[in-house]
Amino acid sequence: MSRGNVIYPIGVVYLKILYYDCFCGISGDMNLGAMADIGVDTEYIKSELSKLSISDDFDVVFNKSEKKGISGTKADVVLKKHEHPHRHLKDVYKIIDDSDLNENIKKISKRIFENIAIAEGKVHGKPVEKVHFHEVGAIDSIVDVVGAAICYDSLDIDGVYSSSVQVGGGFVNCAHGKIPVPAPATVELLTGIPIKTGLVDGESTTPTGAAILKSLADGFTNSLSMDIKKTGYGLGTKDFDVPNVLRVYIAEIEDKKKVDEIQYMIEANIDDMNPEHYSHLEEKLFEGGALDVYKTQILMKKSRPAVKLSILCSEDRVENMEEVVFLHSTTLGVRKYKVEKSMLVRKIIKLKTQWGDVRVKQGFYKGRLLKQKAEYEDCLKIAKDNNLELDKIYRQIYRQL
Ligand SMILES: O=C([S-])c1cc(C(=O)S)c[n+]([C@@H]2O[C@H](COP(=O)(O)O)[C@@H](O)[C@H]2O)c1
Ligand code: NI
Repeated sequence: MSRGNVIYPIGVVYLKILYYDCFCGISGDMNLGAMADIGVDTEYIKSELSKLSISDDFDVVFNKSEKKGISGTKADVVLKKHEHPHRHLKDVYKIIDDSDLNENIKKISKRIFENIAIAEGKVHGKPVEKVHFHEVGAIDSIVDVVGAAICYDSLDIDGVYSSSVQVGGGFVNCAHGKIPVPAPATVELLTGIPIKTGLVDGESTTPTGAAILKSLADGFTNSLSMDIKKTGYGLGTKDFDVPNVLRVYIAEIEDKKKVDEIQYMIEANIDDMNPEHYSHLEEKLFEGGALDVYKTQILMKKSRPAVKLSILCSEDRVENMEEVVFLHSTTLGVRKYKVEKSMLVRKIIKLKTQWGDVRVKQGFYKGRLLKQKAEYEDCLKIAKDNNLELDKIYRQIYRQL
């Protein structure tokens, strides 16, 4: 197969990704600028942001400019009134929840703010609900965070990856006074993420930028084999010796997901549990990472009717699954064994229908599309919202595929 000048081997599935090259760090406004620069429509970003109840208090402006000869987009949140924000996480959640933004944008925005609150809570020794946002709960941060979610949602990508993150050095002045760089909240947010320090004397990565990466990135690597399709540069505010820009790519990578893998089957025969408790147990197992949970009716010794509980999970979840079973069921022991699984390479696409988007799961065998299945939950929602028979929705989708 050939696309442009590139020869693609038959039988390989490609994923569209967003890659963050944070050689000079990341902040909320650099991210917004980079997203606009890579092609997210700025009018769309503004119209989505206008759905926030605080939208009368700010304007967002995007300007083409340059840093050290690299041209890119500078995003600025212009405040229309002075504010002294003293918001808690619930106040920020309310602003997000009260808007008409789509559920995915709300979910991502809240995930980013939750990560900021967890980090702030750790630094200031407070539970998440008691965290008092200062700068990071201000209008410009809300715009940066919700803006990041709006752009991510609109890009329609399969994953997000990032390079190691340059955090800078020295000290910075903020509501807490003079604090070291990286700021304590940034350090918490980037724990477990590869960082680099000291390229510049200043704060090249802010808590908001770090929270965006932590919440969106599926992985961090400086050596990714990718085929770049588009590049964008988001400009920072300060001037350093190096270009203070965030570089982003839309790229394609080979889907390296293992087709065949080893998983674990955990089983327990249970003859003494209140049947009402199974749904709670199942919920806990799925929350803990179970890939599948099912029950089989069995007859045990002394002719006791019983249930064989079967849980399929990856190796790293085995201990977790056992803990859930011991805490939430009556069993005194479990059996476990390795199982070999063969799976089709799967990809989820969004299909546009007359009623809205429907997710369709595709299965590939040796690169050939073998199966396509519309997501039941999406079809059910359309059927309910439009008072239509479920089967009609399925028929229409399969006509389009
Ligand atoms: O607002 C608060 S509580 C705050 C906490 C911290 C900690 O590290 S704790 C740091 N800061 C600094 O405020 C500015 C703004 O950050 P944004 O992410 O909103 O751009 C930045 O210099 C932070 O280091 C604020
Ligand atoms: Ni703080």
